[in-house]
Amino acid sequence: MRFHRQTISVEEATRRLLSELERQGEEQIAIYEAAGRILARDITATCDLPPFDRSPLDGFAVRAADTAGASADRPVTLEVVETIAAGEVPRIALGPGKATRIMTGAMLPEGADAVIMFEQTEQPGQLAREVRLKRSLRAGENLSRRGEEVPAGSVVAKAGERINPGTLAILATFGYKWVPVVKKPRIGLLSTGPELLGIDEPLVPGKIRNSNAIMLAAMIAEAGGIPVMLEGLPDEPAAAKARLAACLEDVDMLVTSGGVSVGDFDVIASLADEPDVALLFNKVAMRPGSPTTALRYQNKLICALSGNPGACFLGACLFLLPAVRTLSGEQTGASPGPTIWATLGETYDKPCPYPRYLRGRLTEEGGRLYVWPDWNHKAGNLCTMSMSECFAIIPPGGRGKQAGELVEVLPHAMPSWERVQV
Ligand SMILES: Nc1nc2c(c(=O)[nH]1)N[C@H]1C(S)=C(S)[C@@H](COP(=O)(O)OP(=O)(O)OC[C@H]3O[C@@H](n4cnc5c(N)ncnc54)[C@H](O)[C@@H]3O)O[C@H]1N2
Ligand code: MOO
Ligand SMILES: [Mg+2]
Repeated sequence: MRFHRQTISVEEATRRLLSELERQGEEQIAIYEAAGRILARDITATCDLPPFDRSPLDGFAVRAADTAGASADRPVTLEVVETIAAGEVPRIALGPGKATRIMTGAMLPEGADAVIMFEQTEQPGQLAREVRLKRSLRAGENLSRRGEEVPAGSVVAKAGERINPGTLAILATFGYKWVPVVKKPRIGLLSTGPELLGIDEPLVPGKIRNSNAIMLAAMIAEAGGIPVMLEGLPDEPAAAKARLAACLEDVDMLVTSGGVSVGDFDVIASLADEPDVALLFNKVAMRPGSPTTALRYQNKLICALSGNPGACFLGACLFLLPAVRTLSGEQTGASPGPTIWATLGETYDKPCPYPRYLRGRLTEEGGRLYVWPDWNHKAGNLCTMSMSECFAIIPPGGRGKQAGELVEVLPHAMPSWERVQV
């Protein structure tokens, strides 16, 4: 299994991986903690919105019929019967020839069917028993009718939506102090390789500091999971397997980095031959990261990413994040994100038997979107990762792509995706 691997497409690998996963259960949390969480149920409007007929302006509530023929030259005079601030309930129903001084958001008095703004009356600043209107109104003009935005009972946010500031406003409007959300999945993180040092350890010959773990932890947290840092995977296969089994007990899914290729000490790769471990895949048609692997063990998923930082990052974008979002119940979870098309800024002519995902940046010029791949395309290259906002996907085959050709692009960083959508 280690050397003879069956290559499958990114799409097939994603399908195999996600079909292993189910949404987590739900919990109730206070609205103050809910930003960024995933709704576990549809949210319905608990009242009409607006909940009462109200004025959208500071002005006078009137009966439109009384205003017929009013103009600046021939204003119509109405008697002002009361003043209503937002939050008050009007006491007096409007009869013919009457008006109510009313503020924005205040409840309309019975009988009123139009509102005129202060500026369209004479002496708008003056509190008086009478008001002179400088124009006529149609029935229904300048009113917010009860339920016109949302009738009670309608679905205002759907299960699977990520709660954003707008969702919080909806939840608050309808009185949801407690919000049903999907429990965050706990994602265990294990790095493999005796060459790895902790961040604060001094460098010694042959060793490097572990950069994948903290990168993956941040990606997991951003996708809505709880990263659980685990340590100590031995490189002896039986001991490694026992350690994995222990780690799996405490998490909903495990992510590893490194050890998936064909090296003598690539300990994750050796698991594929174990009778009680199910191999989902161990070779994906993509560069970098073709040895990316997924296994099911102890009824849990192990998403085994390549150790090379660039390959690890791509594998996380393509497989880990959709997996975390699927566990979190996020509606859009199953895909790494929508792709767009952009013009390649510079030629990339290195042939590759698999689609090649080049990290890059996007620019816009004259209404056209350009993608600029990184200057160094080695899989292990990590220093341009922080500046990358997308992957340009170079299709497999002979000649790569020339500058000026259209290529498919997978944005992976939110800011750029928001930017290119406008
Ligand atoms: N004979 C072959 N050798 C390799 C092949 C192949 O097909 N035949 N594939 C190459 C490709 S492509 C990749 S990608 C790597 C995959 O390697 P592994 O996933 O097994 O990862 P490691 O061997 O553990 O490490 C690779 C590289 O990355 C560094 N690394 C590992 N973990 C971390 C970490 N947490 N933080 C930072 N850097 C890390 C590690 O030191 C190595 O330099 O295999 C090729 N070989
Ligand atoms: O798959 Mo590897 O990351 O190309 O070097
Ligand atoms: Mg290796």
